[in-house]
Amino acid sequence: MTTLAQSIAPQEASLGRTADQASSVLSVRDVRISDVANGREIVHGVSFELTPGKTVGIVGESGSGKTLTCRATLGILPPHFEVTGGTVEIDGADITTLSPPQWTALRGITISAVFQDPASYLNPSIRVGAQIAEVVRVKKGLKRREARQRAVELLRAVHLRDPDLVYGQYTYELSGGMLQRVLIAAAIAADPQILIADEATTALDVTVQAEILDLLADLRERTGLALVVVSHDLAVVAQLCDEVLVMRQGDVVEHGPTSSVLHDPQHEYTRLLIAEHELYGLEKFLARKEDA
Ligand SMILES: Nc1ncnc2c1ncn2[C@@H]1O[C@H](COP(=O)(O)OP(=O)(O)OP(=O)(O)O)[C@@H](O)[C@H]1O
Repeated sequence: MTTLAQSIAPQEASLGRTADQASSVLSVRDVRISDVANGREIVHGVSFELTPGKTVGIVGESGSGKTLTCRATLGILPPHFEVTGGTVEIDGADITTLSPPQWTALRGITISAVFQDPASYLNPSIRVGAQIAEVVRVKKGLKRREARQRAVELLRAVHLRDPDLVYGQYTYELSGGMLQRVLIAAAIAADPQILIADEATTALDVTVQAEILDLLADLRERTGLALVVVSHDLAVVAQLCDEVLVMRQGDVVEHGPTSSVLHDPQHEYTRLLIAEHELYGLEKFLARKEDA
């Protein structure tokens, strides 16, 4: 079976991108985000660097600014919200200098995202495969027939059984896990360098969640895809991330390699998060890491 990763690999190679290349594809430096309607700063300085094949996790309580940080890097902040400090560079370009057409060109091709609730990002009246084919057609300039073929390959690559059948189905015919795979297929359809997964597996049951996380890890390893993973679930971060930022009320209270942050948390809030997560299997993961 050809995987998406295998089918992407030659194109990656032609771009000269490899998993161990060290230059940043996403550089977030002291980013501050404010609600300009009331002048309130909500995110008080977030910094991280993302290189090909690397995964940065962002954890923290609800409302701590994780999603706003992601949306700032995608140039899709809600109305009234603005980046009021710091810089975001995508593939070397400062995003404040990008015109709307430049943003359109960048989205999907360089940076892409998957959020929770996949159904709300797919059109219920268009077959899911056709929606992916459309992304391929517009972003990669493929002809209709080639775009269809590529969409089927993508559906196969995200481990959907019988991709030809799924291609012709509508959202209501698919389960949550299948829809999330379809959305991931659409998000990676134009071979982005960066994928932001914001609570992408939160709504899924544990088994499906594990499969989706494996899929992301597989893509990363094979293609050098760089990932930002937002999750309230430390076990997800432990499984996938090289580095983790812990956010609380708009501040990054701790940032470091995942194993140090989880084994030797320096901030009281991180210790609290870990204590809460022990119930959900994090202890098992930490024990496995120590055995290795
Ligand atoms: N569209 C919006 N309109 C008004 N306020 C918003 C909007 N989006 C976010 N906020 C506010 O900004 C703050 C940070 O929100 P954000 O969504 O980034 O948090 P989060 O850490 O992702 O939380 P969650 O885990 O619940 O998604 C919150 O106080 C939230 O109320």
